[in-house]
Order: sequence, then structure tokens, then C-alpha cells
Amino acid sequence: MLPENTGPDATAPSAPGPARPQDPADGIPSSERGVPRPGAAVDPDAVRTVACVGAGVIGGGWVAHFLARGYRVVAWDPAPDAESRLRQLVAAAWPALTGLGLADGASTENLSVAATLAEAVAEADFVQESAPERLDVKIGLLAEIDAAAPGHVVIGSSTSGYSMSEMQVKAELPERLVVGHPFNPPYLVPLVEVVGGEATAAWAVEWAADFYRAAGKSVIAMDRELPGFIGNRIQEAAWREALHMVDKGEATVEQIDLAMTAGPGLRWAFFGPCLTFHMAGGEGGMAHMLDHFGPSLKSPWTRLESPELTGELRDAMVRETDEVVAGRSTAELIAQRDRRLIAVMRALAEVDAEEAGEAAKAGR
Ligand SMILES: NC(=O)C1=CN([C@@H]2O[C@H](COP(=O)(O)OP(=O)(O)OC[C@H]3O[C@@H](n4cnc5c(N)ncnc54)[C@H](O)[C@@H]3O)[C@@H](O)[C@H]2O)C=CC1
Ligand SMILES: C[N+](C)(C)CC(=O)CC(=O)[O-]
Repeated sequence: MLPENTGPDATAPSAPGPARPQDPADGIPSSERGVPRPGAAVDPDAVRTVACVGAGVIGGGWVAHFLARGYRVVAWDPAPDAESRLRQLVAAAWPALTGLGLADGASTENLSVAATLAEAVAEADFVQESAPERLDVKIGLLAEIDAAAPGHVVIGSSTSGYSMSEMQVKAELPERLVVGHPFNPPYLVPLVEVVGGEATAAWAVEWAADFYRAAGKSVIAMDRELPGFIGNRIQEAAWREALHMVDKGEATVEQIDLAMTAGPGLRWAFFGPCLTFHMAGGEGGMAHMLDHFGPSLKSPWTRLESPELTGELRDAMVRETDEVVAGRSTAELIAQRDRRLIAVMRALAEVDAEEAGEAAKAGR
């Protein structure tokens, strides 16, 4: 189940950094700060030690993921109970991660919790920031991490909505700051969206994308900033409609969740909305689907502004869908879809049965 790489050898020492002249922060003289990629940055697939700054739902999830991949992880979080919460989260996730298959050398023993931010990032080959979603906190914290982390180290932020351009304004080396937006829980959901800000160097985006891939993630490296990135733009559109319906008493939360889990959500686990709707057009595919249902995009079914379905948009959708279909016939696609639907349904039924058994044993 784990993707091809097995992660680094967690017992190996952290990759030695470059020989650096003395500097209060990281050994890079002020005159050299801000130059393009520092030559001695660790290769993305040679990373040994990851610092996780902020260890709540997402930071803790990252910690579990990196540990399962065999990295050494140093965490820091200012909350007094952060370490116990973190260790509980990792312990709760570990059986599932073990079931999926751990990388060589992976162990919860490879986690240490630092007393200070500076200590956490001092030996890191990569830093993942997962502090609360407040712009002032992100700006201040990213500047602090930037001041404390070795100058060649790339810093990723888990932000789910802020652009790196607005968060990197106080960093001295903003070119190494990227967004690395995960999906919850990061130890199971593979997607990470990587994007830089106006002051981010292209090498840092590339490095981060390569690193996340080496760490077993599915990466979308974006070449421009987009509010909400890609995944959240799609799911927030559904979320806005859900809120409209609840607000107006048109549908209950239960109905909305069932509408997704028993309907489109089940298909989206393996075919995205474009390929799913390609199949809605039968043998005519995306072209027929758009010609048939396209005009209804303008109906009052939705409260969202929909784009004008111009000829160019129609043709682009047909062309790009054909690229994704990559020569597969409708029959092949149907066979693939059905096989996957059954696999997901079987997997969910297995979990339901397990939980029912556990509940019966516990007398619930
Ligand atoms: N919860 C979710 O589903 C997702 C959240 N994110 C992003 O992940 C980031 C963290 O969100 P959550 O983990 O949900 O929040 P959370 O509230 O669960 O965790 C935040 C952690 O940051 C710590 N913290 C507070 N001030 C800090 C500081 N100055 N420096 C370092 N740590 C500090 C808190 O003690 C807490 O443990 C946010 O940027 C959020 O947008 C991204 C994807 C999904
Ligand atoms: C709720 N959220 C916007 C923070 C969610 C995400 O950013 C991604 C996810 O896990 O769905």
C-alpha cells in the first residue's frame, strides 16, 4: 500500500549541512542571504530529519506520517499539553500505519519534542509549519523559523487558505518558503498542494515537491497562487452549497452527507469530477455531456456564479478529458469504475463489520 520509496534510514545521522561561516542565525553571511539556491541543500530524497512546528490535528498528522516513512522528527508546539496530545495522536495512528506498511527503520522512537523552536529546527533538513490559521501568527512564526533554520533548508506551511505572498513578508530568506497544503489526516490522505509566493524561488517549489514525493505523498506543484489552491476550491464550492441548503432549511446535514457519501463522493475516491462527468455522457463522453447538460449550468440549481460555457471552454474540457482518458474505451472505463466502487464499498463494509463486532464485544 505504501508507495514505492521506503523512506530514509532513520538510524542514519542527519545529513551533514554545508560548511558554513559563522552567522547568528544559520551561518550564511548577510551578503550571501537571498542568493539563488544554496549549493549544499540536502537532496530531497536524502532528507533525514524533519521539524514539525505546531503539533495539533495537522502538525500531529504530519508527525505520524513522517515517522511512518522512517524520518526522524523533531516537533515543537508552545501549548503546555502539546507533547502528550501529540504522542496520543501518533499512538492512535500507528496501528493503521503499521497495517499499511512502515518504511525501513520507522519507529515512534524517532520522535523527539524540543523545548524551543530554535532547538526544533536547528538540525532539520526540512521544516513543516502547522500553526493556527491566523495571518499574524503565520507571518511572525515563518519569520522566526526562517531566522532559526539553516539557510539551505526549505520551509513548508500547511496553511489551508493564505497565500505564501502574504505570509512571507517578514522573512529574511523568503525564497525558501512554500505552501505545502495537506489533507486531513496527512498520514492517510496522500495529496499535498505545493505553491510558492511572489518572493519564493522556483527551486524551492521544485525541491519541496520532490521531497513530498520522496516522503510518499501525491503532489500537485502549482505554478501560480490561487485562493484555496485546487482541492479546497473544489470542496469549498460543495461546502458553500451545503451551507446555503442548511441555512434555508432545504436539506439537513444528514441528507447532505448521505448525498455525498452514497453518491458523488464514492465515485470521487478514484475518478475526479471531470472523468465522472465524461462517463455521464455515455459513448458521447464529455462532448455529449456538455452539449446535453451544459445549458442547465445557467439554471437556478446553483447559487454559485457559473462560468459562461463558451465554445473555447467546451472544447478545452473535451480535449483535456480526452487526454486523461488516454485511449481507454467507455467499456474499459466502466469496468475500472465498477471495480473500484466495489473495492471501496467492500473496504467500508469491512470496517463497519469490525466496528460492529467491537461494539458488540464492548456491550454497546
Ligand atoms: N484541520 C484541517 O482539516 C486542516 C488544517 N490545515 C492547516 O493546518 C494548520 C494547523 O491547523 P490544525 O492542525 O487544524 O490546528 P490545531 O488547532 O489543531 O493545531 C494548531 C497547533 O498549533 C499550536 N500553536 C499555537 N500557536 C503556535 C505558534 N505560535 N507556533 C507553533 N505552534 C503553535 C497549537 O498549540 C496547536 O497544537 C492551519 O494552517 C490549517 O489551515 C490544512 C489542511 C487541513
Ligand atoms: C477545513 N479545511 C479548509 C481546513 C480543510 C482543508 O484545508 C483540507 C482538508 O483536509 O479537507
